[in-house]
Amino acid sequence: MIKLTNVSKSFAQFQAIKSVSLTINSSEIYGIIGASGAGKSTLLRLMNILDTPDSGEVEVNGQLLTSLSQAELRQARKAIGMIFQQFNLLANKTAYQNVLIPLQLVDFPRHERKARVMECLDFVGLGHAADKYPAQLSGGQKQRIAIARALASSPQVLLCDEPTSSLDASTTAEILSVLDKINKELGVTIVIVSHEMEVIKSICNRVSVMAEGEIYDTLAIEPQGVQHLEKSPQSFVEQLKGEGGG
Ligand SMILES: Nc1ncnc2c1ncn2[C@@H]1O[C@H](COP(=O)(O)OP(=O)(O)OP(=O)(O)O)[C@@H](O)[C@H]1O
Repeated sequence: MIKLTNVSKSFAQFQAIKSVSLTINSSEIYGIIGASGAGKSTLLRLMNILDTPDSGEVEVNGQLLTSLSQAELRQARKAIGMIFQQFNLLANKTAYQNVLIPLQLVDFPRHERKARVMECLDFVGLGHAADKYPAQLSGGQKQRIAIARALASSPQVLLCDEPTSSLDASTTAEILSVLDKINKELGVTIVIVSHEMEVIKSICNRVSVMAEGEIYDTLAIEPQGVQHLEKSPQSFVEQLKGEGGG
């Protein structure tokens, strides 16, 4: 589904990615973990050519992205959704309008747009928030809107760059559940970059560990499942008492 062959990327004199090769299979949830600066985000951005590799090949869904013209690349990117740590929603657009944008860009049939937007918002459990602006939503809700937007054009791959790193533990669990559902129910291949071990262990079935621009190791793991945390005030009090040894 995603195949990188000897891909390298430098920023000025600094080689951020050093001849990396990897294959991600269809319908996997694939994790990329490593210390800050290891090159995780850069590697992810090479998968949809948001960063252009200096050398090597990037193939997604049978298409060699590194050999496409700009117009062909725009077309190929319809099959690749992406979400970010900071959500990247347009602040002056409602949730509905944010999800509508990719449908306008891909010339989705006009009379089907409304139903598609609502289908995506309902899928992430936020149909009722269609008219809200990002500033009126919590971090977890903003990320779910961003996921709905990424899903709108029915991608085959969803690239997730630190999708839960701005969120608390309980909201992280909600987002991981949504990502797992996208994989299981829609068959979307998911790649998650994270520095959080718990995130990677919960839903990924294969993981690459990165260090200094290279893949240090790749392991198959059994996903442990999403740990849903209590977020009632009483549970916070109890955890504080427990951890205080009282
Ligand atoms: N656009 C850029 N210009 C210059 N240097 C960059 C750029 N993007 C990344 N880098 C450098 O490349 C290296 C890898 O960055 P990258 O963001 O991929 O690491 P990371 O593993 O995702 O780390 P973090 O978790 O801190 O984001 C870093 O040293 C970073 O400073």
